[in-house]
Amino acid sequence: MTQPVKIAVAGALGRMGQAVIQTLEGRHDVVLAARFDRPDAEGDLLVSADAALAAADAVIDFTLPEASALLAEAAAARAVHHAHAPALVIGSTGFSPEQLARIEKAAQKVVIVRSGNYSLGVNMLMGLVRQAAAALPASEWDIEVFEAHHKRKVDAPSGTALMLGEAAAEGRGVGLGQVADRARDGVTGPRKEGAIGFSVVRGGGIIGEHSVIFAGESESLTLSHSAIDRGLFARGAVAAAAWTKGKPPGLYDMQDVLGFTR
Ligand SMILES: NC(=O)C1=CN([C@@H]2O[C@H](COP(=O)(O)OP(=O)(O)OC[C@H]3O[C@@H](n4cnc5c(N)ncnc54)[C@H](OP(=O)(O)O)[C@@H]3O)[C@@H](O)[C@H]2O)C=CC1
Ligand SMILES: O=C(O)C1=N[C@H](C(=O)O)C[C@H](O)C1
Repeated sequence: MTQPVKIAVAGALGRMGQAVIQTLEGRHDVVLAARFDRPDAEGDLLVSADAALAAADAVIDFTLPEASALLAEAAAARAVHHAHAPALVIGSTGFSPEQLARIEKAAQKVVIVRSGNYSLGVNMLMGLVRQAAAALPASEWDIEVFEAHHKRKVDAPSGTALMLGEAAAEGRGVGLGQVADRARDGVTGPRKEGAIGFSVVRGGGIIGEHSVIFAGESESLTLSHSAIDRGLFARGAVAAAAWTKGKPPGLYDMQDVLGFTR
């Protein structure tokens, strides 16, 4: 019989950590091996990050950008100094370019899957957005990315909105950094041709709403995704953790896990 994949959960006291733990209940292919949170956190059954890294085949991490970057470095150090280092499935969002570079470096030593959204629907949507952006000329079609989330979310735009913006920019053959318009207030002047705009709503318990609007003069096309419960992301992350088994070190994303071609 195949052994179940042993999973440690980082940020185990958080909304997503709890959703991942719930997803693991009653499964035979994957098993909860350890849970940890901030070093000073108090909670039943919590262990240290080191103990969790030692106990798991894969760590599912929905925490904060700096915590995820440090965890990736700790896993890479384990790969160098110990025979065993687990894979990481990173779901945190709001990374700085410097933090992303540290994760990329750690992925030379360990398997890391990182995605701003582990749902099937959003990963499908990325391909549709790329295709629409490639087909609709920037001189006639303006692209706007909209997202709405619950009032406790701390980063904006969401990781998903940025992924969708990147897919749109890729479709147009440009870098998102060159065309992103992330803040509008006051007398902004007319819209710049080719810009990809972002708008953000925060309120209540909204799980996650994303739309990419292609606005022409006489018609507009909107591609949207709604998350109905956050267990959705947890199930995707657990699928990603199971997928890591036997993979060589490297940086992967949910498109790789789903076998989508780009
Ligand atoms: N990729 C995806 O599909 C999804 C991504 N997310 C992202 O996941 C992240 C977490 O979201 P959510 O669960 O709602 O947030 P929460 O704040 O509910 O949970 C995060 C947890 O991580 C803990 N934490 C903070 N620092 C550390 C550390 N150094 N080591 C271990 N644990 C730590 C927090 O503790 P404390 O509260 O004390 O700070 C908290 O318990 C966000 O970045 C969010 O955007 C969310 C949903 C889906
Ligand atoms: O913080 C959240 O809740 C979510 N964060 C992710 C993001 O930033 O895109 C994914 C999802 O939309 C929920």
